[in-house]
Amino acid sequence: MSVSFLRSWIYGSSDTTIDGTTATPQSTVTLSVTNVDNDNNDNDDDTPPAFPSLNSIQRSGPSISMSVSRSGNGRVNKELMPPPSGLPSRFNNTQDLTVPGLSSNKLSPFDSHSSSSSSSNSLQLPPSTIKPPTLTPKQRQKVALAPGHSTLDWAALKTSGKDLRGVPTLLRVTPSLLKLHRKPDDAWTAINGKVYNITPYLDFHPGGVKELMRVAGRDGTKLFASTHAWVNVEMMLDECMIGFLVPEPSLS
Ligand code: HEM
Repeated sequence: MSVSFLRSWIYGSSDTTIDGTTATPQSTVTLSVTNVDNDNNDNDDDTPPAFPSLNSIQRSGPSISMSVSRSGNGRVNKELMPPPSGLPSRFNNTQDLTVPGLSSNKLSPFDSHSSSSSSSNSLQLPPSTIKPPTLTPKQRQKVALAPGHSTLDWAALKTSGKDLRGVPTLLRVTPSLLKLHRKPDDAWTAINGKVYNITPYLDFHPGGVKELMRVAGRDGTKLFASTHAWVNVEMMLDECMIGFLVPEPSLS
């Protein structure tokens, strides 16, 4: 589908369809609402939440920093590279690493490090799985998705054939129309020009209902992108898409 076709479809400047024939008038619906406060700035708080959440278990893990030095020719300078953070204890004895024919028992300058770093063995289970979390679930207030609301459950619901849009056909949605849909049981948002019914997804959102509701009834592109631009919203919400965001019709 060409970009010019999409543009003409959204803005209604042409009646030509993708195959060059005349468009069917019923194929799209433009809805706009009068007597609605057009000031869309109230509640438009685009301050991104902490990510990971302030209480996320990811924050309680150890921080790891690594530096690799390179010589002028761009090659990695192995002499200055940090040693691996640890080797299994059976390798700590350098005798085990003796290679017949080598004059020294040590294979490299790194071997001397390996015995002293057994406590931070890189092949050990990560601390998060061997130590209980330091914060209780209540303190962390991590968003707990209800059973049956995992990402996989969402994928299953999307492919179940259930109607997640709530509209019979794709709509051209003006900001004033969008603004009418900002309650949890009837929530729409626009991201990157596409309008989605987010009500079915609310309970599946890993960041929680409250955060997702911040974009209900308005263009959420900015907040979404500043929170987690890597999330593929087009894929996550494809079955919830209800149309395109269009400007208010001009009064002249
Ligand atoms: C509108 C469509 C949205 C979709 C499809 C969506 C989807 C997702 C997904 C898939 C994750 C997990 C990401 C990961 O683990 O890397 C996530 C996490 C998160 N989302 Fe969203 N999100 C949306 C909107 C928002 C908005 C508007 C906010 C905030 C205002 C938000 C706040 C968060 C937060 C805080 C997390 C992290 C939760 C944690 O640390 O465990 N999301 N979202």
